[in-house]
Amino acid sequence: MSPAGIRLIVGADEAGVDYKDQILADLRTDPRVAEVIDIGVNRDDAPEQFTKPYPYVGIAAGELIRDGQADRAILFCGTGIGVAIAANKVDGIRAATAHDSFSVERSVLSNDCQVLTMGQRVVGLELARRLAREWIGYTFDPSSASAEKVKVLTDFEGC
Ligand SMILES: O=C[C@H](O)[C@H](O)COP(=O)(O)O
Repeated sequence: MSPAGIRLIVGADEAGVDYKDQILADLRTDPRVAEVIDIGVNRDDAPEQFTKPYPYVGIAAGELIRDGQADRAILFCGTGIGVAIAANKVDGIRAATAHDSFSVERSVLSNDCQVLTMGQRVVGLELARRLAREWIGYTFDPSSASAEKVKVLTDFEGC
């Protein structure tokens, strides 16, 4: 994370765009956030862009984090599952779908996830907004007992 604050990505497919736009607005006024990159989709996109399948969104977010352009991402699709699967295809990326407070906490403190995903068709908007706020407040402790478990993943991937 940048010392000046967290650098975040938000993204969604067509099924998650409304939640993505609300979270984007929330993050832009959050003092813990240094920068937010909106990777789309957006309602004013051309139709072929707006209906882009969810794997493109998840992979793009994962690649930006892998390449150091951002610290973490919050992604949406209908269920949150598709964008999580896609982001997890990028080496070094740990993405989790979570719709409850405990899982949101553990996704960082246990798993050092850089990507949180949620489903617009699954969770209410106000809960999604709360969970996003909570999630960016957690930081993984590399000296915790969870670190050696995460290391099994990074060793497997060689990154
Ligand atoms: O995981 C997939 C997402 O929920 C996506 O937004 C919807 O995909 P579908 O149209 O294949 O159900």
